[in-house]
Amino acid sequence: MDISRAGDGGSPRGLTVLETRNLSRRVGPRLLVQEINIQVSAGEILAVVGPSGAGKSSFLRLLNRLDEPTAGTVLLKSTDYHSIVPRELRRRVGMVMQTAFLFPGTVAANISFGPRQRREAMASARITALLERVGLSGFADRDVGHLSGGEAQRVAVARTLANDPEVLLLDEPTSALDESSVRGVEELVQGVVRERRVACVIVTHNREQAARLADRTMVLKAGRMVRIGATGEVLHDA
Ligand SMILES: Nc1ncnc2c1ncn2[C@@H]1O[C@H](COP(=O)(O)OP(=O)(O)OP(=O)(O)O)[C@@H](O)[C@H]1O
Repeated sequence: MDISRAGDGGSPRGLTVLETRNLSRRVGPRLLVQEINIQVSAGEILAVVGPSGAGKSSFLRLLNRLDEPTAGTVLLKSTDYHSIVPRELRRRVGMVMQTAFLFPGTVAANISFGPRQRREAMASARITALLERVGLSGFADRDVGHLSGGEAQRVAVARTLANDPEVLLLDEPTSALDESSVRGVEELVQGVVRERRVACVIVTHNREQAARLADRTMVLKAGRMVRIGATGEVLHDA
């Protein structure tokens, strides 16, 4: 890695929420993710870009232990995530995938899924407020089977927010949406990251999306970080 161009893996905006230390994953002889060191701070959006097969999704899946690192680790507010029980880790590190993975049933049942699993009641006023925040007022009793792709992604975001996460991971969250829904979901993501001061990491193959959303951008190639810095500079030079 060219250190001068790889630039500042640290976060310029204050409180570090998420930090990776030599984060790596090997599967057999293949190094999918190699010694990644980054920090993401509260209220910051970091985009992860790079060619197909570069390891972007593999990297993201390490951040909430959907996959296990084979070397290195992740710190969540300075605590090694291996010492946090997985259910608590998944509550604190929320993830939204390319297509919303919703359970059959109502929108409200999906949104209250996390709290229910922890045997916490979720007041209907809170569900109403979350739905309002994601632009789905009045959707509580709708069957998720009848939602559009954009509406389903909004429910997925609301379900994650119901857990009060400190980190939001997004894996190509708009790539399955039609053009008319993309901007709305982007604005929603940007709004909640700023309001709630969560640290956000978004994998995207779309440079324009990185430019619209991300404070900093990291470029991955063959599992390695080859560049990180302010989005404008990184995309300009790439
Ligand atoms: N469990 C696995 N075992 C072996 N190889 C894997 C595994 N998961 C992913 N890979 C390989 O690792 C590489 C990185 O995959 P990954 O999906 O992380 O890339 P990506 O940058 O997200 O790609 P894309 O933009 O196409 O989604 C690919 O070559 C993929 O085939």
